[in-house]
Order: sequence, then structure tokens, then C-alpha cells
Amino acid sequence: MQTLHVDLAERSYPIHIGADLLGRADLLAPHIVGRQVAIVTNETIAPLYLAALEATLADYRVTSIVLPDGEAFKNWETLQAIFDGLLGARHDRRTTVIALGGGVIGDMAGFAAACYQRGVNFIQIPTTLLSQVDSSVGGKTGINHPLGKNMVGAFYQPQAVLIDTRSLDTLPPRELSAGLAEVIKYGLICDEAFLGWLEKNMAALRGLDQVALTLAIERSCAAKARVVGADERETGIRATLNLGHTFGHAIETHMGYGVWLHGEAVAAGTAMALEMSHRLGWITADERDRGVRLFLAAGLPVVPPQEMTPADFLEHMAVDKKVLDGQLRLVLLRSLGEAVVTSDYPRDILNATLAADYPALVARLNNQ
Ligand SMILES: NC(=O)c1ccc[n+]([C@@H]2O[C@H](COP(=O)([O-])OP(=O)(O)OC[C@H]3O[C@@H](n4cnc5c(N)ncnc54)[C@H](O)[C@@H]3O)[C@@H](O)[C@H]2O)c1
Ligand SMILES: O=C(O)C(=O)C[C@@H](O)[C@H](O)[C@H](O)COP(=O)(O)O
Ligand SMILES: [Zn+2]
Repeated sequence: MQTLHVDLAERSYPIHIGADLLGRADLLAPHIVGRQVAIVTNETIAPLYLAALEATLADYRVTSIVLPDGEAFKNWETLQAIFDGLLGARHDRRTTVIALGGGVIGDMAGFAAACYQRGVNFIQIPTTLLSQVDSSVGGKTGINHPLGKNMVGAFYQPQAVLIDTRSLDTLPPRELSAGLAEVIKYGLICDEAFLGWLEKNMAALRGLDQVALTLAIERSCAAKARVVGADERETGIRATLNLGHTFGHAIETHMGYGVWLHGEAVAAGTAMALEMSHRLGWITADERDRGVRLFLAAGLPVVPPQEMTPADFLEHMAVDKKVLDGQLRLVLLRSLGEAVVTSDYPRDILNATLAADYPALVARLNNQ
């Protein structure tokens, strides 16, 4: 087992990474206040892992709240169902909420923990690759609004993150690929050497090789912990973790939540960010192609939905959380491994990026 740390003074916490950690009561106990625990999970994950976690927590009074599955349920109604479960079982302030699931469960359970009786203890047990490398770390919690992704929420750090790498054994291939989108993101924004490692190890990762997956999770979490430790509330460098997300969130919102997986939308959105960085003269065509090839190798889409026009993108991007005083800030690449956040780009380059011929780019890469 490897333990990393998010350093945030009194809000610091460990990230434990290893196989079969779901059975480790000793790792959970130090972070549970009182005797009451509420596990928040969904109807797909419950039959797979809920009994094992309940057995690990046999010394506590446990309420299990099983939600419907899907991005489409990351909303007020489902949040209300969490509060119904907590109040229905008379949970008091010394309750620890445990999120057992992917990013949707983690974001909602964290937001519920932030709000319930003005804040209770919270532990993340992420079960998808995406949630293990990204969403369980850093304290962004919340729900979607019909007009925009993650538009209602709170920064609320967990007391601990427990990553059981064996839970990936049951993850469907499409969800594994979605997680790889955020893994590739770390290479692009801050770790060029990691891109080379990913190029060599993509087949092992997609084949669920435990050694490769564990290394990728550790390197990703280390990068995320570093960035969050430097800028918890996204006043600066943390926004680089949003590479590809301004375009990607527009896709998710426009298509309807859950039609494109978050990781898929991030992959296509990052292809657009690579294209724009190239059009600005910051990265070469070869560097853009190298990034796009990695997403293709991970089994991810890099062509935005055909039905979305540039005007559709601009409409959704106008409500991005990085808009300040009407100026849209974008995360772009100065070079591979170095992201910047800027509103200083010619508008015609953004328009050309939105109108670019991505199917032709993919066809060319496939023929090389
Ligand atoms: N808070 C953050 O910093 C942050 C970061 C990235 C993404 N997110 C959010 O996370 C969400 C995406 O998370 P996700 O990709 O984990 O999606 P998800 O939570 O919808 O999980 C994907 C699917 O896999 C299933 N599943 C989960 N674990 C499984 C397992 N071990 N075996 C089999 N099936 C399993 C789920 O039930 C679901 O059907 C989005 O809402 C996104 O906005 C948040
Ligand atoms: O932790 C962050 O900061 C991120 O931006 C990570 C992203 O991968 C994640 O999708 C996050 O939820 C996006 O945040 P948002 O503030 O753009 O909704
Ligand atoms: Zn993301």
C-alpha cells in the first residue's frame, strides 16, 4: 500500500492506494467520528461492494443509502434522497458519510456531507478509475444544473480517501477509458515524462494490469494533491485541472447528462484545446497529434458531436465557471506538460478551433 497526502493545514488528509483496502477497518477507523456511518452508493455498486464495506464497518451503526445510477441523477432530487436517508435514520452531527462509488456518488455524497446539519465528516472510497485519479481528491463537490455542469456545490475536503485498486476489476471498458482521459490530462498539463510512460503502458492499462493501474493512480493522485495543496479554491493554478473541460462540459450539457461520459467529453474537449494551442503557435502539429493519438489509444472520442455548432459551444461556454467579468478564460498548452489559464487569445482562433475538421484529423492519424 502507498499513502500520499493532500497538504491543506488543518484540512490535510491521506490518500491510501492499494489492493483489497475495502476490508481495512484500521484505515477507516481513525477518520470516523462517533459510532454512526452513512454509506452513500448506487444500485450498480451496491451488489458488488456494499456488503464487504458493511462487514468492515461492523462495529458501527451503519445506514446504507442506495441511489439510482447515472450522471442524469446528479441533481437536487437525488441529493434530497440522501438527506431523506440521513434524517430518516436519525443521523446526528457525529455521523461520517462514506461515498462508495464513482465521481457522481463522490460529488453528491460530499455535497450532502457539506450541507447536512451544516457539515459532517466525509470519507471517499472511489470505485472507478476516474474517481480514483481525480474526483475523490480535492474537495470539489456538487450537482449539475440543466444549464451547466457542477453549477451548484461546495469545496468540502474529505477526511481520507481509500482507493482499492481491485475494485477496477469489475469496471466496464468504456468507464475505464473515461478514467484514462483524466490520467492523460495530468501528463498534458504538468508531467511530459508521464505522456511517454502512458504511450508505452496503454495496452497494460486497458488490460486492467494491476501494476500499471496502480502506478498511474499514484502518479495522477500525486499531481492532483500537489495542485490542490497549492490552490485549494481555484484562484490560480488549480484551474489547469480544467484542461479540455470548458469544451467538454459544453458537450455534456448540450447532449444531455450521461449521453457522453464525463471522460469522453473531456477527451474530445482536450483535442479541441490541443488544436487551439496549435493554432496559437504554442505547440507544433506533431505535439497536437501526439496528444490526440493518446486519447485514441485509450479508446476515447476526439471528435465533438456532429450536431453541435460553434454557436452551441459558445452558448454553453458562456456560463463556464472560469468566466470572469464576461471574459472566458481557457486552459491551453504552452507546451506539452505546461498548461496556462488565459483570456488573452484572438477570438477568431477560438472560432476556427470550434469549426475545425476533427474527423479529417482522425482520418489522417489513422492512415499514418
Ligand atoms: N469533484 C471532482 O474533482 C471531479 C473530477 C472529475 C470528475 N468529476 C465528476 O465525476 C463524475 C464522473 O465520474 P465517473 O466517471 O466515476 O462516473 P460515475 O460515477 O457515473 O461511474 C461510472 C459508472 O460506473 C459504475 N461503477 C462505479 N464503480 C464501479 C465498479 N467498480 N465496477 C463496475 N461499475 C462501477 C457506476 O455505477 C456508473 O454506472 C462526473 O459527474 C464528473 O463531473 C468530479
Ligand atoms: O479538481 C479540479 O479542480 C478539476 O477541475 C477536476 C476536473 O477533472 C473535474 O471534472 C471537476 O469537477 C471540474 O470542476 P468544475 O469546477 O469545472 O466543475
Ligand atoms: Zn474532469
